[in-house]
Amino acid sequence: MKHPLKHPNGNAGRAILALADGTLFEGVAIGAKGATAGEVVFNTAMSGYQEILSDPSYSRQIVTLTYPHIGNTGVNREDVEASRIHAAGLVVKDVPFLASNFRSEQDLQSWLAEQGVVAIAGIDTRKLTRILREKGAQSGAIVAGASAEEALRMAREFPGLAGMDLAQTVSTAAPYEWTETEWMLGHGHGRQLQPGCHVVAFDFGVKANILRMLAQRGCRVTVLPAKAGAAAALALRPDGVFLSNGPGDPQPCDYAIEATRELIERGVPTFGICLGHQIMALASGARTLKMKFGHHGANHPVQDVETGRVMITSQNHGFAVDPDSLPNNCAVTHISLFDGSLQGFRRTDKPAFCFQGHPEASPGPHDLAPLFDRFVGMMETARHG
Ligand SMILES: NC(=O)CC[C@H](N)C(=O)O
Repeated sequence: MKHPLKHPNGNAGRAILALADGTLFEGVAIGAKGATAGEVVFNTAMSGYQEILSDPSYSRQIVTLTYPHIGNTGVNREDVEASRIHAAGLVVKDVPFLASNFRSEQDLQSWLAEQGVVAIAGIDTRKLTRILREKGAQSGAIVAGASAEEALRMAREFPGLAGMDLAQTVSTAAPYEWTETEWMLGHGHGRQLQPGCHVVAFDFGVKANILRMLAQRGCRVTVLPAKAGAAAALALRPDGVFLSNGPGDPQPCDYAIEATRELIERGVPTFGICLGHQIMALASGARTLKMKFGHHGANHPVQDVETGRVMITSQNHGFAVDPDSLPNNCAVTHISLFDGSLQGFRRTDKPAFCFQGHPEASPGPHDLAPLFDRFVGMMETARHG
């Protein structure tokens, strides 16, 4: 197999991607030397590679980007969802010889190498994606500088994400206040924000843009560790509680399910996104299941079943809530128009609702951003009666 791709930083070498089913791909290393294993998934977004790689929800997942040219606009300090790369590895067709953008501070390859992330380029990502679509997301490994046998062994040893509680592994160690509000006051919407609601956000692997969008709506946001519990949240006298996105299987996160159940029962306005949506479902008595290859992209149509409106959304999940398991006090609000899977529900007996996709999506689409306004409205109603 020939690889015309030459890495501009000169650390290119042979790399192998192995899938647990025995499929091997040979390409070139574009990140760190070494080896990595995880669940191999594909994301169809055409932009946002920095946001995807740094999204904590991708912990223990090797991400294949189906858009063929990745890295064109380089990397900057602002477009990240967390302070480091969380994806376990990256698979792309092609990286450019030159990253070019006025905001670019370094190229993708050196960022990957600096963060110790193993990545491979120069493989047929269309073929790989077809395998993942047909057989489902599966365990895999990338090795840079080792043998195919080693890659295959690692791929087969990775146990898969079912049953894995990863939220607590990526959560903040200590509570903190989100402080971009001031930045927003100076440079954001150009309007003075009223002193807003106090949101306590459980960090199961939270993306920066979620906290930013709450702050943009005037909220003061206190972020709590995943295992902080309901009492710690209540002690902060929140106007509302936010349940974040995050990696892994929601089912083993009993600490989060327990806290959510108590907060919702007490009538605290609650909003969940992605893993937070799944946790709200489990706390309400529903079930979650593992999807075949999940939803990972930025153009997924979702219907608001209450208004009939169709919206384009960003998605990143491999588990889903079983709609048949929703109890009577949960009303379906959104469904996926790709496969009819559940995308959102609200509690009919409490001020609580959640969404499976990503209303905070950065770089977009932004069709679902009004869900944040709904949350703020819910908190204001609870405050003023
Ligand atoms: N983005 C997320 O929060 C993902 C939720 C969960 N880890 C899933 O894969 O379904």
